[in-house]
Amino acid sequence: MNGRNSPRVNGLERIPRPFIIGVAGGTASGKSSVCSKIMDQLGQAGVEHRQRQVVIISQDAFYKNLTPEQDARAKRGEFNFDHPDAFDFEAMTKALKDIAAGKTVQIPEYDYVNNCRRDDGMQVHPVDVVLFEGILVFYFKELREMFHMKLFVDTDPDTRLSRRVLRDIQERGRSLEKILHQYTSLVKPAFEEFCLPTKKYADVIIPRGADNTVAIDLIVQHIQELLRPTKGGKRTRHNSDSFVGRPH
Ligand SMILES: Nc1ncnc2c1ncn2[C@@H]1O[C@H](COP(=O)(O)OP(=O)(O)O)[C@@H](O)[C@H]1O
Ligand SMILES: O=c1ccn([C@@H]2O[C@H](COP(=O)(O)O)[C@@H](O)[C@H]2O)c(=O)[nH]1
Repeated sequence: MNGRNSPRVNGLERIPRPFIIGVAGGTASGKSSVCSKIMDQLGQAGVEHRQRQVVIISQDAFYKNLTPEQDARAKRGEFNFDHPDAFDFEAMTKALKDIAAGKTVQIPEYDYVNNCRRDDGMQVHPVDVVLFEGILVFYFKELREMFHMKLFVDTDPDTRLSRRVLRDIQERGRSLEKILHQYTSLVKPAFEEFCLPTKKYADVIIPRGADNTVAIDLIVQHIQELLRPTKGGKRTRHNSDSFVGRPH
């Protein structure tokens, strides 16, 4: 656990709100699926969107806009979306800083079919827990240091490739040929150069992603324990307590 941003009160760490969790891992490792499971298990399934106390933000919302020449390359599967330079680091850091400061923030939505940000997006209101997921969320030092917990989803590369092929054909409008060309020439080398080395920053490594229910249960228990309401500066330990949706 990274306690750098958590001053101690009465011998206990004061737990920051929002509690910001970084979730890294290779493409199609299951980052989004793990985040959804954590969100569900924190009691947020079925809660109306605007009332939720847990939010999932994707790093992909912060891809830079492409020039016409880059866009043409992207359509041929020849633009490197897996290189750190593809992301708008300043916008990403500012958004997370504003969220950490309790501001309401507009997060763009990314359109994978057209390789660009969409006009619509989501408003993130003050919440208890932020799950910030993406292939390179641990790569940028300033961003990495804003996370109170860091998870790395570690799924076998063959499994990831087969899931990516299916997903990109079904959801992202790609052809098998272009997916494989992009994967072998850009995605895989960038994973090895930029993403995999960031695994060392993780507090918890989750083998097999969303299939690893034991790891997810333990992480959820830990978050619930950390975020239980305080009494007189001391955290209470009632098993039935749940933190989400409570005024604080
Ligand atoms: N445990 C799993 N078993 C089967 N399919 C999965 C599993 N986890 C994820 N997937 C599928 O693989 C694809 C990528 O998963 P996702 O969670 O979006 O990964 P990431 O966010 O890391 O790209 C999605 O189509 C998802 O439905
Ligand atoms: O326009 C785009 C933007 C991104 N990609 C690929 O997406 C993955 C990151 O998303 P995951 O959900 O983590 O898989 C990255 O590997 C990019 O190559 C894209 O192909 N086109």
